[in-house]
Amino acid sequence: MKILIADDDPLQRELLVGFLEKQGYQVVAAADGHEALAQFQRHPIALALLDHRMPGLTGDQVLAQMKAANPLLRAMLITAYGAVETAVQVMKLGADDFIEKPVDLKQLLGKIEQLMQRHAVATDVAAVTHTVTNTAATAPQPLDLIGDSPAMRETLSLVRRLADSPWTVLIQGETGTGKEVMAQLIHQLSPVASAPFVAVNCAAIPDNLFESELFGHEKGAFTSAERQHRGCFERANGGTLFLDEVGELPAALQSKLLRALQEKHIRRVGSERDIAIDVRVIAATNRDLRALAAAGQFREDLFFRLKVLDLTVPPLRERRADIPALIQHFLTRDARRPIQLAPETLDLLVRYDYPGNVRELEHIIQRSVTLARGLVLQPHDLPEEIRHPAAAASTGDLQTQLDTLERDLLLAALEKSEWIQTRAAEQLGISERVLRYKLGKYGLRRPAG
Ligand SMILES: Nc1ncnc2c1ncn2[C@@H]1O[C@H](COP(=O)(O)OP(=O)(O)OP(=O)(O)O)[C@@H](O)[C@H]1O
Repeated sequence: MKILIADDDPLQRELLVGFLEKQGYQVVAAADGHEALAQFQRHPIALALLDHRMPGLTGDQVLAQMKAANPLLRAMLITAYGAVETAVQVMKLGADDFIEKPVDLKQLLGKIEQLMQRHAVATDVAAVTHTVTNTAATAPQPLDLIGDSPAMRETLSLVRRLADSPWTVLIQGETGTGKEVMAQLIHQLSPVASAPFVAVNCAAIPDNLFESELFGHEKGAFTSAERQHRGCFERANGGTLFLDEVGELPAALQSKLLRALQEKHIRRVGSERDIAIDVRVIAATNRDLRALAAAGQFREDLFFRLKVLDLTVPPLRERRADIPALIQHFLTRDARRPIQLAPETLDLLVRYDYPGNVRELEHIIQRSVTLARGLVLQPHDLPEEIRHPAAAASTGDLQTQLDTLERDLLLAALEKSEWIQTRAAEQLGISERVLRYKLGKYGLRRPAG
């Protein structure tokens, strides 16, 4: 795969071509928009580096045509210094990034390496999806997955190997590490990529709707069942069902899920008829499911049935090398204006431990960008816990503090309701099942006597 450079300034063009060839890239050049399109048709292009202002067709016109022909193409615009509004506009058109003139070659190389790596992952996904869906009307969309650290490379290599088989996969990892993103990638790389991917968060379904949500119901099966409903299993038929937070499934449903997986059929609530299903199940949890099984809170046979194959997504603090690329990704994805980072800001962000992992980083960037006063993020634009991690650490990390608070609230509600669980659950506004689960989690028991 090659890099295309389109620039009408011969000096700059030659400089960029020479520089990138020296870095080992294969490069093709064009002197204007029309030639750029001709080169694009002639060569396999992974990344287009387009001057925004060219005679004839401008960079953004060329970009729009190329992206329409190949959505997997990565593109970067070269803009005039300070042309902030133009840059924002071209990013809306689908450019992944931009760089200002005069081009800083070191910065350019960093951006190119990142985009080429994203292109490699996206093409990997698309290569497989193409073979299965080459009759589909729409081109596959790239999955934005950042990660070039050794830990992520290992994870991605395992994902590629897992994807081919039909077995259930159990994805484990702390909250926000990207378990759902991995499940989507497994699906996209699998032979059933053109079939549906249905995701359901088991922690978010009210107790009384669980069975109907998973298996569906017939009209009139219960009071509010005004019409027939197809459950997640049926909707995912032929494809992949992603059961997030599987550790939260109530015991009765665990047995039904196990039966569905073993017998490969389900029955809608209120129906007498079995429906055959052919679904690959991927489950995820941020709990220690083995420990839950050992403690009798999760069916052991279901645990083993789910973890035929398993994948652990490493926490972000164990792959800090990915942090700069993730930041860049979130900045360019959400930017309404082109924001950059002061070196000290990046330094603080790379050092922080992220108990909430990639999701926390994503929120920190969104928040800081919204509140930032200038176009360069300074340390004072970052939240307190990142600027002064030692102060936050002295009272425990965010998760520990939240756990302590939750435990105290549970204890207070239980004492107030004289340890009658129904009453305590009602007072806390949670179901009894969730209350029992939390009592187990914090080892809370009614005091003897
Ligand atoms: N490698 C990655 N590249 C880009 N974005 C990522 C990556 N990993 C995670 N994200 C983003 O981080 C957020 C959290 O990811 P995701 O929902 O997959 O995590 P999770 O482990 O399933 O979380 P939870 O345990 O809370 O269910 C999402 O917005 C996702 O797009």
